This record gives sequence, C-alpha cells and structure tokens, in this order.
Amino acid sequence: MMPVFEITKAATFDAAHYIEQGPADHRYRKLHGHSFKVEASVKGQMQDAGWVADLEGLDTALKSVAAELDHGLLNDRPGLESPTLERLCLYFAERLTPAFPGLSRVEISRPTIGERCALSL
Ligand SMILES: Nc1nc2c(c(=O)[nH]1)N=C([C@H](O)[C@H](O)COP(=O)(O)OP(=O)(O)OP(=O)(O)O)CN2
Ligand SMILES: [Zn+2]
Repeated sequence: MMPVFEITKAATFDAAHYIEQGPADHRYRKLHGHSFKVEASVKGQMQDAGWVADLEGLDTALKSVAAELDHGLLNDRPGLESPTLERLCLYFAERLTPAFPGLSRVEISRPTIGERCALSL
C-alpha cells in the first residue's frame, strides 16, 4: 500500500471582529481584535519529485487569503458576518479547495488566548 502523507503550511493575520451573541452588553459584541494563525494541510501520495506537492504553492495561496483578511473587519466579508473560528475555517477551506482538492484540514487559532478550531475535510 502506498503511504499517504499530510503536508501543512501556516500563515498569520491580525483582524478585528465582533460577535452578536449573548446579552446586549456582552464583550463579544464590542469591536475588538485578535492575532490569528491559520494552518492548512493537504493529504496525498508522494510524487516523482519526492513530495506530495511543493509547499510553496500552498504557502502562496494561504498567504493570499490571509492577506485579504489582514487588518480588516472580518464581519465585512461575505460568509463572515458572524466571524467565529468555525466560520473562518470554512472561509479558508472554500477558497483553498479548488486549487488543492487534497485539502484535508484547516485549523484557525488565536495563539495568544489559547483558542483553536479545526475543520477536517
Ligand atoms: N466556539 C467558539 N466560541 C467562541 C468563539 C468562536 O469563534 N468559536 N469566539 C469567541 C469570541 O471571538 C471572543 O472574542 C473570544 O475571546 P474571549 O473569550 O473574549 O477571550 P479573551 O481571552 O480575549 O477574553 P477574557 O476576558 O480574557 O476571557 C468566543 N467564543
Ligand atoms: Zn473575539
């Protein structure tokens, strides 16, 4: 049986958001910012080059999506009207899957506050 590998690339972005949950004066509802890390993984078999795929391609695509969000208000983006970690996972997955059909996992974290969420595909 051919071994299956999972390769992963990470990128970071900083963005503002608010989440309309909880009582009217809840802190989630107030505009605030986070530093985010996104990790995307692709599964596949080793190609003749000795790799599943060149990590540079995944790096470029991941950074391009992260740059769209960097220093912006997440709530302004279609699909991120309620910008939870879960929605962010879906946002990245929808944008990466067409170029990377082997996309197997997207993880979004807020390292400074110890929160993360992973989407398995
Ligand atoms: N399942 C999820 N739960 C929560 C999400 C989420 O995306 N998915 N998001 C939030 C809020 O974005 C919130 O801003 C997170 O920060 P907070 O809980 O306020 O954490 P802090 O450490 O910054 O605040 P403290 O006051 O220090 O606890 C909440 N839940
Ligand atoms: Zn927040």
